[in-house]
Amino acid sequence: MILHLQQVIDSDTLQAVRDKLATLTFTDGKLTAGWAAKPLKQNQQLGSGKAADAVLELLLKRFRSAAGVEAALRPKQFARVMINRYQQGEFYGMHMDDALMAGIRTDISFTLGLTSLADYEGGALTIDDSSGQRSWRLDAGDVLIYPSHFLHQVEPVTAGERLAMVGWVQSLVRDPQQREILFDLQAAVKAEHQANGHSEQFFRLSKSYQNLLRRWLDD
Ligand SMILES: O=C(O)CCC(=O)C(=O)O
Ligand SMILES: [Fe+2]
Repeated sequence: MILHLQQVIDSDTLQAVRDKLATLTFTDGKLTAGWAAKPLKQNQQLGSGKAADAVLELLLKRFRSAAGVEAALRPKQFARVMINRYQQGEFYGMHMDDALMAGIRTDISFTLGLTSLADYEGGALTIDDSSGQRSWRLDAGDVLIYPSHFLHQVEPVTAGERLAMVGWVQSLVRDPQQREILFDLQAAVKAEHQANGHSEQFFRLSKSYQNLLRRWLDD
């Protein structure tokens, strides 16, 4: 399941984050690339420090409280979260994300766009799912959540700059198909309850959802 959620962060928060980021130092993106991805990675990442941590903490909090996000991720731990920037001509060629980051398995990758579509050109995130490629240009506040097992790239930014928060999650439900079934089933439980309250179908769905979740949760 590749999930494109729109407007998960409000515009005031986005503006405050962009204003803050304009005052902070970015470093070479190659610092966090594995050996194979290093030559393909031409972008920048937010340096470390208190102010940078505060921005990440705020964004992560807002992101995690948005509808659908916890259900899509079922996070056990966040392996890494960072802010990247692509200025004109910068890109990140086709690569695999590391399976292990800081000793944590990466099951899910996400990109949360921080720049309005009107303020950059190019910069599409393209995923190769072996049946072909699909691209997303993210608007400010949009997030793309995808399994970490896909090859993917960020196409060159041809005008303006593209800011994003990117992150990797170890999920409590390791298998992407199982995560998708649980995501759909949970939505069906909620919809049935909204439509018909504690109906017979609600209890059936709810029982299946909870029991599958119990069966599939990591130890
Ligand atoms: O900027 C993005 O959308 C994704 C970047 C990426 O693929 C990575 O940092 O591994
Ligand atoms: Fe990546």
